[in-house]
Amino acid sequence: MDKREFLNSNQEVIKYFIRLMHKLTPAYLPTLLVQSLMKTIRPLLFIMGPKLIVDELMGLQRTDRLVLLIAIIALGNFVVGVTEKVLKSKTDLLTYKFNNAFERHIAKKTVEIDFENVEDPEILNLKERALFAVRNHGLMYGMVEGLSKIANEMILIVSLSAIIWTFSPWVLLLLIGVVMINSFLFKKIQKYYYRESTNTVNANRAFVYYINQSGDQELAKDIRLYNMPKMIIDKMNRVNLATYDEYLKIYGTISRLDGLVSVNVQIQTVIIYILLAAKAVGGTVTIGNFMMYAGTIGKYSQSMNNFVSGIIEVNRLCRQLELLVEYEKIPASKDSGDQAMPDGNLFEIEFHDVSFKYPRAEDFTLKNISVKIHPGEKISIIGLNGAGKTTFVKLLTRLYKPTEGKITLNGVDINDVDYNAYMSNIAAVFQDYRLFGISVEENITGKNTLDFETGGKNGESDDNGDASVVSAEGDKNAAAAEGAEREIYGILEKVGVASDIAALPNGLKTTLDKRFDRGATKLSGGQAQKVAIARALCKDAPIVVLDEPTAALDPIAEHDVYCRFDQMVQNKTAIYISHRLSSCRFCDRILVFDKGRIIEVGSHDELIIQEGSQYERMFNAQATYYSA
Ligand SMILES: Nc1ncnc2c1ncn2[C@@H]1O[C@H](COP(=O)(O)OP(=O)(O)OP(=O)(O)O)[C@@H](O)[C@H]1O
Repeated sequence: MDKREFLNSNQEVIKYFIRLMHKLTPAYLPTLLVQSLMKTIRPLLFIMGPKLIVDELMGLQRTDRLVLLIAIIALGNFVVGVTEKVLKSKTDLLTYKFNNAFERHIAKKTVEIDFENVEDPEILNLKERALFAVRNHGLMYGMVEGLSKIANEMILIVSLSAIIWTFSPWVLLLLIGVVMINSFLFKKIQKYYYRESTNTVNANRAFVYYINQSGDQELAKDIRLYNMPKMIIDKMNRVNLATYDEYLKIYGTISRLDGLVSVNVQIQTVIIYILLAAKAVGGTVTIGNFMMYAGTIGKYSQSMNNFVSGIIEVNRLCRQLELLVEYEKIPASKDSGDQAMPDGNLFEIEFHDVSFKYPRAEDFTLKNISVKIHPGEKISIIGLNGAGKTTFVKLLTRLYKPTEGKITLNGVDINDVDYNAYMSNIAAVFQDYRLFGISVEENITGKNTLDFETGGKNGESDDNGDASVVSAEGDKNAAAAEGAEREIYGILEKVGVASDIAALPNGLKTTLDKRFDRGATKLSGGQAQKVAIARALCKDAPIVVLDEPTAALDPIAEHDVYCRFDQMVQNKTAIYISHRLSSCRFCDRILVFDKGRIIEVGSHDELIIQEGSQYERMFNAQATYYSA
């Protein structure tokens, strides 16, 4: 990066930072500016005040003048002191608010980025490096401090330089010389800090991964059953050992450079004091001026070092914040496509010679898929493990884009359609679906109906998480809530889990994670799967995708779902992936996948009579167990 590019990128980063601060916590920046102004006033008060008093004591000794001076200094000190304290508690609170708002901002960004980026190691690395700096090095607060430090030290330096000039221009030059040597050392120190964050990023990511795995509820059983704790702790230990040497090297060098900076400052202070003492002894400097110069010179070198370290610090932080700016630029799914949804409630879906390769994969997972799904049709997709069935629906649900070819909805490329509009027209239950540790109702509707820890209260918070906007329209809301509950129970009835949910301690309001709520419950695998199907049906989208929806259901529950399938997806286009081939009987057409291609298409009756077809072989292989 050449110098101009570097400066431009610093400008971009600082602009981003200031805009973000203003957006997330508007009061933060003005409060910090006032605080930094206060920090400038106090040293000037302490340098000029004593000089004026001593001059008066050594000169005319006017009592009224002395009283006035002492009163001004005391009052000034009082006002600055009180204001500083008030501002400090205000900025502490604002820092807390800003940090929380920032975490929400990043969480929002993370859930909005294109799905295919979510598992991209480069993106994960970028995110990790950006967030590591923010969390472990107090990047945001460091930036705030760095910028306000630069501002207030600049004002101070100009005032102090004028005072030193009147003592000796040579002393001013000496001070500037030492500051330049120290800036060089500071720069080196910052480079080592940067090296620390980049060289240890992979190890830190692995460490955090193991911490999360050890506390993961989903893994808790396997960890215990397969004696994994020792292995996990050992892995964490190895990661620590790998980073320990690097930390040792980096921090050893940093402390040596820091020591050199202090030695320079001490040498400079000794030289200046000798000069000052010589002038005082020679009688060319009054006692009042001696005190003022001594104070000014001490403060000057401190301010200069602060100023330079502020600039270097902000530069360093800009390099790290740059990662965050880059992360923010990763495309968000919600921004893709700007066309309206095609008219109507039922759509014709068509795959036009679609081929697909997972990001960074070498081989195609889907090859030349061409198929038309008619409005309202019920399609069953079958095939061996790894044939590409789930990938097919991942493309339809816009988690990935086709590498070649396109998918259309009534002739319109689905990736040109407004993302949110498209997503509200498609509902899917994947094999690896998850329910959140929130209430059953919230899981199904995707709407916030319980406040944290208060339970049972309707409320929505604004984007900044500031206020809980609790609706005042009591009765009307209660009636609406009752209606919504009835509707949800209707859907739960369809999937055969209504009575189980009604029997929970708080019915629909029961939460599904005991970490936050002792009254929480854990649903069985089958109950959870039914709730996941209910979530998809509640969306009332015209296209429904069910990927292995009965895998966790007992035979009776599975039979129940089969019997109610028509009722569940009435007036919808449905795609049903299953290894239980009896499910193919209630679908209009079957697509048989093999090694990324569609090899057979037809109804059950058509395919079963094709002797030697994949479908016939699979169906009969499964049927033998039932007919024995
Ligand atoms: N995120 C991914 N990144 C890279 N490859 C993937 C990814 N997801 C799936 N694959 C690969 O794509 C191929 C097809 O997987 P897919 O899940 O679509 O198969 P499937 O037919 O649904 O299998 P199953 O019956 O086992 O569920 C597999 O070889 C799999 O390893």
